[in-house]
Amino acid sequence: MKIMVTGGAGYVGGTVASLLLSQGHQVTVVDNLCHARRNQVPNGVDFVETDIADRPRIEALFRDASASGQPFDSVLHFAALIEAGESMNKPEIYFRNNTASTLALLEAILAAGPKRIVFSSTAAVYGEPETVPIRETAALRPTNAYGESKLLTEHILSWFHRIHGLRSASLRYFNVAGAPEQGGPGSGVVLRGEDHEPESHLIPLILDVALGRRESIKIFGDDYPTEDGTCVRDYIHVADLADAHLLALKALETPAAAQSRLIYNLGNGSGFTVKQVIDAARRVTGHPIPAEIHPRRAGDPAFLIAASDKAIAELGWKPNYPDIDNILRTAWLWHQKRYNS
Ligand SMILES: NC(=O)c1ccc[n+]([C@@H]2O[C@H](COP(=O)([O-])OP(=O)(O)OC[C@H]3O[C@@H](n4cnc5c(N)ncnc54)[C@H](O)[C@@H]3O)[C@@H](O)[C@H]2O)c1
Ligand SMILES: O=c1ccn([C@@H]2O[C@H](COP(=O)(O)OP(=O)(O)O[C@H]3O[C@H](CO)[C@@H](O)[C@H](O)[C@H]3O)[C@@H](O)[C@H]2O)c(=O)[nH]1
Repeated sequence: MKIMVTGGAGYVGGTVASLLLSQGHQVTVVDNLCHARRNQVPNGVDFVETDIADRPRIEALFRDASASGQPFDSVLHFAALIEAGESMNKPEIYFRNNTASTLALLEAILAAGPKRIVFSSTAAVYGEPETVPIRETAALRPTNAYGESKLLTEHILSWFHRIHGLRSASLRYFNVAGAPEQGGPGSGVVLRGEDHEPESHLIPLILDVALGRRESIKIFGDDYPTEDGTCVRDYIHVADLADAHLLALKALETPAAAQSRLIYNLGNGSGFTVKQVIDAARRVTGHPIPAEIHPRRAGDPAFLIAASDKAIAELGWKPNYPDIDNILRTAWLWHQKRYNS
């Protein structure tokens, strides 16, 4: 297949683009490099440096591909701003970049592109859940502007499916972590890991402390109604997430995808507090990792834990990294390779 990957210079998009290439697909990465570096674009893809909101440019890519007899089969849409905390200080850039710019991309798709899209949605669309694990049918009440910007996009996709027949799969990822291993789980040779520009995510920041790049990790709030007072998240390995994208692409070809939009949670179904993640990193790295308690970060729900039974049953998805220590092991291997070589 010929696939457009927006945000393919980023952590998750880059991992999925590499997997697609390894399976013989043709990949065009569209990224404006607002949160990535040029050297993070996977080798072997066609790279177009542009904003997804540049509708004429994106439409031209679709039209040129069709004219050359090799039209795009689908779009995997990862490009977004991704920090829940930042979105509570600057909501406008989240609605602009994640919602309005995605609308421009979708308009280009309707005008000239393939009628199939896999959308990177998020657990943040749920907000604070009434019960965990969270099913896809749970109430959608985001507690941060980032989650709302993604939920609005899901609503647009629903209307475009209903009115224009645009097939879409919304994959609601929980907290993505780890580095893919070349040769499969346990091989120990890691490819690109979690590396955001700038870094704000818990696991790479903890590993920075273990490497001596930071003095301590800040814990944002220890007064949540959880077992140790810190926020609970469900961590999913990026390689397992990448597998789910290939399965979603297949599912978009089935009659079910013509009937209704596909929506799947992707997580491991186990929650870990921030303190438990730090403890796991201490076990994996052998470093004491000093931690300091700071005030809560605005917009953080206390609990996010996925029920992913639907993806397992309907897509045939099978996560290979259910264990947090194993996820951290791959993250740690990559983090050392990234900064020590
Ligand atoms: N990392 C997670 O834990 C997580 C969890 C849930 C959902 N997601 C979603 O997954 C997707 C990928 O996340 P990631 O962790 O790889 O983030 P990332 O920041 O590494 O990658 C995002 C990429 O999109 C690009 N980009 C942003 N806006 C753009 C625009 N307007 N035009 C073109 N390119 C643009 C950035 O330059 C970057 O390369 C995002 O949509 C995010 O919301 C991530
Ligand atoms: O220095 C830090 C960084 C984070 N945290 C906490 O650690 C948890 C995880 O935070 P982080 O790694 O920033 O991820 P989330 O804010 O949970 O968001 C991630 O996971 C969401 C899905 O659950 C996605 O939608 C987002 O894109 C992705 O950034 C949260 O409770 C944070 O408050 C800290 O205590 N200290």
